[in-house]
Amino acid sequence: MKRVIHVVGAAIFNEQRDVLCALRAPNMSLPNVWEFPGGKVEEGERPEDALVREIREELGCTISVGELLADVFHEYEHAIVHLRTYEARLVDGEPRAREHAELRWVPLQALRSLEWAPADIPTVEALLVEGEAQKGVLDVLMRPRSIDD
Ligand SMILES: Nc1nc2c([nH]c(=O)n2[C@H]2C[C@H](O)[C@@H](COP(=O)(O)OP(=O)(O)OP(=O)(O)O)O2)c(=O)[nH]1
Repeated sequence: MKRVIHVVGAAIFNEQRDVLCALRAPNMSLPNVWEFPGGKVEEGERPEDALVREIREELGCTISVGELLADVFHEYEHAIVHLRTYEARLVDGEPRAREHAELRWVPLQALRSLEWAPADIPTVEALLVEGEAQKGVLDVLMRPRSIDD
């Protein structure tokens, strides 16, 4: 049986609803693919606390962790990754790539154009579905109203 690695990722949104995407460096495992920044959950650690810790270590900033967006098990060659991705916001500092090759704010509609770590694909799809739902709500709110609406 392959071992299961518990990993948390953060979909950090800015005011324009762009998402912060991180490119894994050539020297990392799973090199040169995009991911949501985060990392492994330690024994006995709450996933939300692990995420705040990992983002401080990797990006040098502080986030607040919101709702769980996706909960995915993906079987890689080396292990099974249990990846939980949470919505998050910056509360202090600016993200800097301390370990990644690049950080990029990406509009939701452009997410599919990046080459993602395989475990992240269902998460990207979940984000797009949520983005569409929010757009639907906005369309209704912004629709011009007639007097008898
Ligand atoms: N942080 C993060 N990891 C992901 C994502 N998708 C995905 O498959 N992974 C994988 C890559 C790694 O195998 C594992 C996370 O471990 P990690 O971020 O601590 O990175 P690492 O493998 O470089 O760490 P290490 O083995 O050198 O200790 O989960 C994702 O969106 N975010």
